[in-house]
Amino acid sequence: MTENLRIGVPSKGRLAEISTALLLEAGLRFRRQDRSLFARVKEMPIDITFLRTDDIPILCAEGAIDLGITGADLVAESGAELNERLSLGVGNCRLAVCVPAEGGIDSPKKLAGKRIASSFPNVTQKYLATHGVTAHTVKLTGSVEVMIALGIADAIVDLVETGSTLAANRLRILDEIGSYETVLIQNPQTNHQALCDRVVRRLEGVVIARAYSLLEYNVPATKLADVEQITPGYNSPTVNQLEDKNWYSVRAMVKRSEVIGIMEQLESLGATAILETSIANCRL
Ligand SMILES: Nc1ncnc2c1ncn2[C@@H]1O[C@H](COP(=O)(O)OP(=O)(O)OP(=O)(O)O)[C@@H](O)[C@H]1O
Ligand SMILES: O=P(O)(O)OC[C@H]1O[C@H](OP(=O)(O)OP(=O)(O)O)[C@H](O)[C@@H]1O
Ligand SMILES: [Mg+2]
Repeated sequence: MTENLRIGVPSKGRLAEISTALLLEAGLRFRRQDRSLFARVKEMPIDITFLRTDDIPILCAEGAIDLGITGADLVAESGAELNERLSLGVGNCRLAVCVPAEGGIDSPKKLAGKRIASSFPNVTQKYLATHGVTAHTVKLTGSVEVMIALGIADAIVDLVETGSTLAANRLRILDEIGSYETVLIQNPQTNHQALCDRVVRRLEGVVIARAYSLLEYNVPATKLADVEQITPGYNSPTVNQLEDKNWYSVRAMVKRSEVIGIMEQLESLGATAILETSIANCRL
C-alpha cells in the first residue's frame, strides 16, 4: 500500500487556527480530536500531522512531511532546501534589528563586538556578515524584547508587526532584515507531486478569493474606457451593454484592500449601482 501524502500544520500558536481554517476552506475535511497530533483527511489520501511551527521546515526538508505550513522567517532561519509553493496571505511580519530608543547604536557598523539576542541566530549572522560586522549572538526562544533591560544583550533581532512590543520595551528599529508571511512549503523529493499540485491549486483558490472582491457597477458609455483603467480585472473586466444603449454594466475582480478607494473613483466618474461581493473560492 502506498503511503498517504503528509501535511505538517502548526499544532499551537498564532498559525495553528489560521492553517487549519485554510485547509478546511480548501475542501480538505478533517477533525482534530482534542490534543491529538494526527488527523486523516476524508475522501483523500492525505494525513495531517500537527507539529511545532519552527520544526516544520526541517521536518519537510527531511521528508517526514511532504507539505508544511509555517512562517517564511522560520524557513529562512532553517536554511533548509525546500520549495516554497505558495504565500498564504496571512502572518505578515518583518524581522528587524532593534536597539534601545535612547542609545549610541545608530548604524549597523556600531553592532560590532556587541551582544545580540535573537530566536534567529542564522539570519542574524548572515545580516551581520553583509555589513562586515562581527558580533556575538545569544539564541533564545522567546521574550527577546526584554533581554536588553535584563542586561543580556545590547541589541535584538526579532519579529515586528505593529511595533507595539518594541514601544512597550522602549526599543526602536535600527534596520529591517526582511519581510515574511505564512507559506506552504514542499519537500523537493516528494513522491506525491501530483497530489501536492492539487493541494496547492485548492489553497491558491482560497488565498486569491480572500484577497479579491467582485465589483459590479453601471457606467455611461462615454466613461467606459476610463473605468476600465481603474478596474482592469484579473484578466479583463466583463462588460455588457444595458437595455439603455448609452449604459454598460461592468464586472471585475478588485484587490480587497483597494475596494473602497476604487468605489470612490468610480462614483466620481459617474458609475452607479456599485456593488461589492465577496468571493468564497475561485479557479483562475
Ligand atoms: N506579531 C506577529 N504578527 C504576525 N505574524 C507573526 C507575529 N509573530 C509571529 N508571527 C509569525 O508566526 C510565526 C509563528 O510565531 P511563533 O513561533 O512566535 O508562534 P506563536 O504563535 O507566537 O506561539 P509561541 O507562543 O510559541 O511564540 C512566526 O514565525 C511568524 O511567521
Ligand atoms: O510588533 P508587534 O505587533 O508587537 O508584534 C511583535 C511581537 O509578536 C511576536 O510575539 P508573540 O506575540 O508571538 O509572543 P511570544 O514572544 O510569546 O512569541 C513577536 O515575537 C514579537 O514579540
Ligand atoms: Mg510568538
